[in-house]
Amino acid sequence: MNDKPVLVALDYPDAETALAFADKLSPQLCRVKVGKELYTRSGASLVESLQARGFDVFLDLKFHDIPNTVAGAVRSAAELGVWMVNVHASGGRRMMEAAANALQAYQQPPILIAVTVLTSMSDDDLRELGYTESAAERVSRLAALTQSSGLDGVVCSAMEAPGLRADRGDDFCLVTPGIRLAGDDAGDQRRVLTPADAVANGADYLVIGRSITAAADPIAALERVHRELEIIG
Ligand SMILES: O=C(O)c1cc(=O)[nH]c(=O)n1[C@@H]1O[C@H](COP(=O)(O)O)[C@@H](O)[C@H]1O
Repeated sequence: MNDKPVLVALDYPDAETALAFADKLSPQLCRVKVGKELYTRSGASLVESLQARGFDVFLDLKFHDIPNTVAGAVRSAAELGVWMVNVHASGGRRMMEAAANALQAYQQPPILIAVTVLTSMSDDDLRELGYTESAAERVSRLAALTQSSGLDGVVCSAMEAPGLRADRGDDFCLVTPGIRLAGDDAGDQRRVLTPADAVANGADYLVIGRSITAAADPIAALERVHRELEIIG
C-alpha cells in the first residue's frame, strides 16, 4: 500500500465550505479530490488554494469529448499542477491517446487515469443502455484499452480490482470510489466495498466522500479508515 491511499472527495457547493473542511485535514495524511460540483462554482482558484495548503489535488472532471478538446483540457490540468486527472475510457482509444500525448511535454505530469464503468452503475443499468457485458466484463475491456492507450491506470470499483491487478500488472494504478465504512448507507453507489476490503483486493487509492464528509465527526471517520487500513497494511 502506498503512503497516502485516501483521497477525500470534497463534494461541497462552494470554496468557503470546502476550505473550512480541508483545514481540518492534514496534507500529510490524505489527498483531496475536486469534482464537478466544487470546480464548476469555484474553479482553478480553489485548486490553487488547496495546493497552497500543501494538498495534492485529484481533479475529477471526467473529460469525455473529441480528442482535440480532451487533449487541451488535460493540458490545462497539467498547467494547474494537479496531481491526478481523469477522462472517460468510453471516449475511446484516439481520445485517450491524445490525452496521454498532451502530457508528454511536462516533466512532472499529472497521473492520467480513465473512468471505466461508474461505481453507481449495476449490471441492470448497463443492460438498459444496451450493453450485453456485465460491469466486471466491461471494466476489464476498458482497462485493457486504457493501458494500451498509454494511460497510468483506471477508476473502477474495488470489486474489479483483483482481476485488473492480475491482468494489468502491479504498475497499473487502480483508483476505487464506491467505498463505505461498514454500516454506512450506500446511497446512489452500487458497486461498494469497505476500505480494508478494497486495499485487500489490490486498490492503490480509495476515493472516499460521504463516509467521511457526511459523518457526525468527519475526522474520526478518517481516523477509522486509517485504523482499518493499518490492520491489514
Ligand atoms: O472518478 C471518480 O472519482 C468517481 C468515479 C466513479 O466511478 N464513481 C464515483 O463515485 N466517483 C466519485 O467518487 C466520489 C464518491 O463519493 P461518495 O459516494 O460520497 O464516497 C464522488 O465524488 C464521485 O464523483
